[in-house]
Amino acid sequence: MRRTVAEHQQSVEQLLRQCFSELPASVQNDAGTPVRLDRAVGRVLVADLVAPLDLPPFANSQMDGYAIHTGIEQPISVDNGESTIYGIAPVIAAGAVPAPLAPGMAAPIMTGAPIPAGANAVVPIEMADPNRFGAGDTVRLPAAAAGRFVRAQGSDVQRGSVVITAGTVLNAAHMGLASALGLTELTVRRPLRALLLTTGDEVLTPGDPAAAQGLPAGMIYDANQALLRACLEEARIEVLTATTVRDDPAELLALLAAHTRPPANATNTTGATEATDSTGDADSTGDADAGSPPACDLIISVGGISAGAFEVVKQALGTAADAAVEFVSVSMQPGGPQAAGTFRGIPFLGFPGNPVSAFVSFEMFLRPALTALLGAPVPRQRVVAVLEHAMTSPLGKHQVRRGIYSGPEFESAPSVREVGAESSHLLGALAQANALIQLPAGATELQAGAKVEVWLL
Ligand SMILES: Nc1nc2c(c(=O)[nH]1)N[C@H]1C(S)=C(S)[C@@H](COP(=O)(O)OP(=O)(O)OC[C@H]3O[C@@H](n4cnc5c(N)ncnc54)[C@H](O)[C@@H]3O)O[C@H]1N2
Ligand code: MOO
Repeated sequence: MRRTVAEHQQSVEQLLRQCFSELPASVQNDAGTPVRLDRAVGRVLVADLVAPLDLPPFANSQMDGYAIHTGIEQPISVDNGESTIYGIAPVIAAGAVPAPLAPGMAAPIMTGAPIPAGANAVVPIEMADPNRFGAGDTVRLPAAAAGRFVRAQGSDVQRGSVVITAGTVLNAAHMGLASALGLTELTVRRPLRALLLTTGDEVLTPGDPAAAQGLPAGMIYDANQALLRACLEEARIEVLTATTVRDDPAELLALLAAHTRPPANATNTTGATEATDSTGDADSTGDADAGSPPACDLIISVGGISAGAFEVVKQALGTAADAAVEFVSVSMQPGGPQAAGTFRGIPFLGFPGNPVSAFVSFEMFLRPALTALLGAPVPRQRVVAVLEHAMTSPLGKHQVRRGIYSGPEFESAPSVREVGAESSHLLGALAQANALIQLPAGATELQAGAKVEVWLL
């Protein structure tokens, strides 16, 4: 079966939508699990977060200076309407509970310290005469508008307001905000759990004793397991197991069976809560059904799906009773051969084995589907850039070329240039790229200066 990129994107999203909604404790309807703030970055907030207090919680000073009350007659002296001499009240440090400010007095106040009752403005120390603390019994200060350098209670966040909306992918600023609001935990969706299978008799994991004397003839070191694990983990998918399978369909089926459960038992396979480990950390290690193989929500295989004599994924899943997997050809390069379907009701995606093809498959199909369904990971930024050189692309294929993007500088437009070439084994070039250049199926000849869509990595 032949598909366009858009058709396969829709098909993958639909597959995941259906499988996830059929899970007993649906990934999409997950009520969420509280996790400590230091574990929450990159996770998805389940429900709107309502501020339990105002920020700032009390009016405080924005500057080191003097707290005064403007606008009332000052008893000591107003010499020319532009400055006033005040008596000096006790110093107010951050963390103090200040006494009310008496009329005619100025209180030395530090940044963040509470504004005393009776004060309504702060004059920075640099504007005072003398311009250092502790230098006299009185101080001359210029006129200040009411409210100047006062951070009013609730001026940042108001108690009862929604500060982070449900579905937000949590970032560092959210952690700071939650902590400032006095929270120790946030309730987030449980992560998806994936089984990652890379394939090939020729593939050796670095460190394998078989390579103790150097890489044996005909063998290569694994790239895909490390690459896809990083893609998945960056998308906050927990990789339950990652393993390389020989080109042996029976071995692959046994592995899949060992990591999944027959559909009849599926009611126990999901909805695990995040257990608290021995360090007291809420983490995603729990499983509802101890003693059973851990439930996975997603199976990703890499390699073994094209036209060779030893296509282990195709041979194993093309006919297996527990599998319903389609092998399709997408009009895209790299990433043309694709597999999608289910194994024991669990969504199964088979990516092609060339490393760049596997990476592009993740970026084009799995990552956008996860974002659409779960709100995370954050989508790739898509921008228009000017090509720095001419490019050609085969008719009828959507090409995803690797590029180096240069953002707009001063008057110049954002631009992109290709790194490497179109072949999908060019991992070195992928490692230099910071962008994917999207050349649609109809774009065969592009001149330097042409505008192209670029996804920033
Ligand atoms: N006659 C045809 N041959 C091929 C076609 C085709 O349509 N007709 N498609 C080509 C395209 S496009 C791709 S992409 C690959 C996809 O093949 P598979 O998914 O079956 O992948 P493999 O054959 O297993 O491997 C392809 C390539 O990648 C290397 N590889 C595999 N695993 C790893 C790994 N873990 N780390 C590093 N490199 C890996 C493998 O050694 C092969 O060189 O098929 C084309 N052929
Ligand atoms: O389409 Mo394959 O995925 O080029 O290299």
